[in-house]
Amino acid sequence: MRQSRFKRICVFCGSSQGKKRSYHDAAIELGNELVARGVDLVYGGGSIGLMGMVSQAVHDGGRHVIGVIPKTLMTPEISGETVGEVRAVADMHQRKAEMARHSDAFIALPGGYGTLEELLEVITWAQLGIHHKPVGLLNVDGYYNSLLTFIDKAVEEGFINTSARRIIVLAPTAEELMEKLEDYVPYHDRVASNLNWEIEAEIEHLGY
Ligand SMILES: CC(C)=CCNc1ncnc2c1ncn2[C@@H]1O[C@H](COP(=O)(O)O)[C@@H](O)[C@H]1O
Repeated sequence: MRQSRFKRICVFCGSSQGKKRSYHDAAIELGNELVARGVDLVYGGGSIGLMGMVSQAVHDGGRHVIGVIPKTLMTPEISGETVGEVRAVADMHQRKAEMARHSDAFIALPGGYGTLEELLEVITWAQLGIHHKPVGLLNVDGYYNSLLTFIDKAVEEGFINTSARRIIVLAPTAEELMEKLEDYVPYHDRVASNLNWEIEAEIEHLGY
């Protein structure tokens, strides 16, 4: 196993565990893969759902965990106990900016609206050239197949360009995904590469 080029990876995943054991197992496998490669974790905090699984696995493996959590969700009844370092933020926007600021790459496990929203934001910002960090999709048991079908339709219908489709790094297992992320080179056409002053302002505002 080679040492990763990434120091910290941000994981978006469900605040629920989902119904299949394979989702639970994938979260733990991803945590163990990060540990094996010497990578620390950034996530949304708390101990609920797959978020708790991946953070516990990384923490148990002796790597550093940063949980970024909005003050409103900080009560244990809502999010449980966060392992590792807790960074309290004002709101969900600041949470995403803080998670992105501390990460060298992003991985989405199965999840719901929150995971989808976070995943699509980092894809959109990569498309705009605001960051050049790899975005990985851990497609456990084909969980994201219908989303990928929709995205391919958007490409066919002319709403996503083929170059931007390549932003998503896809694999069915944590090991394969990490291998692909290590080799990823951002080569999509950046829509806004010539609008630096606007992008700089966005980067400043969102802290990417
Ligand atoms: C009041 C209540 C039950 C709040 C639970 N809601 C949440 N708890 C923890 N993380 C969340 C929540 N909503 C959005 N997130 C963010 O979105 C993902 C989880 O949302 P979801 O379960 O996929 O949609 C995580 O990556 C986390 O950063």
